[in-house]
Amino acid sequence: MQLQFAIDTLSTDAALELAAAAAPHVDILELGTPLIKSEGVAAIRALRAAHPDKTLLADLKTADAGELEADLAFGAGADLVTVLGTADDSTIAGAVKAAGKHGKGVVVDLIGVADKAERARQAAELGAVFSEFHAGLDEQAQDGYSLDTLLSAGSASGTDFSVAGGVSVATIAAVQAAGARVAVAGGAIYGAPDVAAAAAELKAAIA
Ligand SMILES: O=C(CO)[C@H](O)[C@H](O)COP(=O)(O)O
Repeated sequence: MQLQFAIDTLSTDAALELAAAAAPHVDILELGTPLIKSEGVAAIRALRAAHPDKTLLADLKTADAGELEADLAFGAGADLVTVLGTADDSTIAGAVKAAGKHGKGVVVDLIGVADKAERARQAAELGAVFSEFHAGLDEQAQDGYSLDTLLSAGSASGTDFSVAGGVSVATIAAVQAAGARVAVAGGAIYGAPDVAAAAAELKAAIA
């Protein structure tokens, strides 16, 4: 299983600092949605220049104009972009078309989707490389939130999937056991006093 670091910060400088510390321990560097909204695709160019050989995921969470938005991010150096599972099929297909043009890939983010397993199967048919079984920061803050629902839905989907929703050193082994292709961790890494050590600890837990 791969480890993806969600860099949810607001400035490119802070993102570069976090990426430099965590990169040796993670497989995918994710430019978080707030970073891209704050700094635009220039942040993708900056991360690409600093990490020429690393897989970069731009968490665009595209809801419309899939081909146009994906094309922008791939042109700036992203390897993967996210499109919302709640978007129309044509939006996912448009992003997949742009990915084909650049030799890159699309991840479908299932945040807010009721039947995540079924939408993941549809996303795979539309050409997504995998789907992200995701509970966002707002959902995580609700009483009774548990990662387990995401893990069972991912396993039941029969698709390639990632998991995001407060993944930590306490839960990452369960993510791996559920059969995920990628575990996504944001706060568990960028919120730690020692970013490099936190990333290394997560990686060691799935080695
Ligand atoms: O996309 C996101 C929020 O919409 C986050 O990047 C994702 O949830 C991972 O961060 P964390 O591990 O802190 O939940």
